Amino acid sequence: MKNFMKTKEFIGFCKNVFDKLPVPVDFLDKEGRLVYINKSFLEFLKFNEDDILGKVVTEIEPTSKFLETLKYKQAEVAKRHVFSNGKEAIVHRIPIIDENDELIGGFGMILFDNYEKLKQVTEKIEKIHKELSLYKNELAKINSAKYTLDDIIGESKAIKSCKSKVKKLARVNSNILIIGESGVGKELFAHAIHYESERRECPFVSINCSAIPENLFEAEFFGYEDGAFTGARKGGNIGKFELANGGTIFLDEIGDMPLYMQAKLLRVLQEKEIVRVGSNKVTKLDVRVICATHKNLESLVDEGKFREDLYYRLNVLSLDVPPLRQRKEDISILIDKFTDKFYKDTGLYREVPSDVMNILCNYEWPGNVRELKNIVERICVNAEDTYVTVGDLPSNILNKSLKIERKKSQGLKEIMDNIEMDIIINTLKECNNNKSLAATRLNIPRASLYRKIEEYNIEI
Ligand SMILES: Nc1ncnc2c1ncn2[C@@H]1O[C@H](COP(=O)(O)OP(=O)(O)OP(=O)(O)O)[C@@H](O)[C@H]1O
Repeated sequence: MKNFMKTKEFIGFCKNVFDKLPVPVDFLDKEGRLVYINKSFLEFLKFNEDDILGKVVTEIEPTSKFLETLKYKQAEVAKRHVFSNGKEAIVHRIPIIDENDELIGGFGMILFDNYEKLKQVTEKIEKIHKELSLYKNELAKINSAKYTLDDIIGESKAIKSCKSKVKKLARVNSNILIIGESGVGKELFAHAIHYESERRECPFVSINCSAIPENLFEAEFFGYEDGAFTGARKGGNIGKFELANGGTIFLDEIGDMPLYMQAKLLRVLQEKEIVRVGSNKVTKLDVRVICATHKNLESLVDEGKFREDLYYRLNVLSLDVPPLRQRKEDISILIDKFTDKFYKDTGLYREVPSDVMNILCNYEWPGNVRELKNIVERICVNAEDTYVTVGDLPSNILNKSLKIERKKSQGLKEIMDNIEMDIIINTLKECNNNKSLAATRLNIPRASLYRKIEEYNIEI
């Protein structure tokens, strides 16, 4: 065994295996004498084999550290070495040791024959690494919870009870179904649950199931590999589940998910793993799922449009966000918040006086907080001055409010007056508050119109 390195069999084996290898390789005996060197190494050193075979390595390369490697029987991996021909390289120096821990020789190899090139590659990798962490940070910022419980405005019992339920829901990891009419703040609550949970530092990824074309569902949810389908982005794409890994995924409008996709989602929830389209690599998932819908999922189950098994899996915990008409006391607080926001965004200060506030508080708000937010922004823009007026309100809200008032009023005269006022307000609006034009349209003298405007206290 001791002289194995010098045997014909070993040298023959080396020639067969390493001569064709484009990587510089050599072998030394235990005294550090060169017993084999392949063509690639000779080319690198610019030596003739006959001139160096049998010589001690330091006679060939005075700066070589191989003798120390052999002496201490200690492998040196990926070390930088400057050869006597001036070339810098990254080398391995490995002592070969038998089963009795006896040194029998050494194996040398050049990993990178151009140190400068390696440096450039390393620098490039470092740069890419830095850029990658920058993008990762950006991505994390985009995919993070943007709203906390403090952003959910309202002092009503109903909203307070929802907020305290959020704290309980955040403590556990079970799936949650948030139900409530459109615009009540379901997404806001989903953000707040994530933010209250231990996952707050991890991604929060939101996806609207009603906005995805049916053929792209799988790719959006689970990602895809390069060339997975026609039109697929080069290099593939990460799916929302993978993006949310460690954090929370919010599936909005879950009632709009097609049945075939429901089956796939169910499997992911059961297996807790995904496979990208066009790949067979399995990725383990640790994602909390929060869903929301304004549809009645139980009816959809009855109609065969939503899988019952998926419904039960998603509806482990639930949160019911009440409509605005059931928490009217929140309306004025929300209006104040939205006018404040308008001021911060535009520098225009607006106040909503009590007559306008009354109309807004009595409206039914079918579009809930989203509708309220839009209307407040609209009346703030429409207002000529600090104070918003009844005339700044959209006619549908005004008409509904007048109808409610009319219902409340007692006598025929009041009813007639309300109708008259209603007609005058609408005509004035249609005529851009041009009183002469409005009087002509109503076919009454201008003076009568002025009198009625004063009588009904109509603000122009
Ligand atoms: N309690 C609240 N306080 C402050 N803003 C709110 C509140 N509730 C809702 N909003 C605002 O109303 C708008 C609609 O909210 P959100 O998108 O969360 O409703 P949603 O129930 O998810 O609606 P959809 O069913 O249409 O998806 C958003 O601009 C949100 O910021």
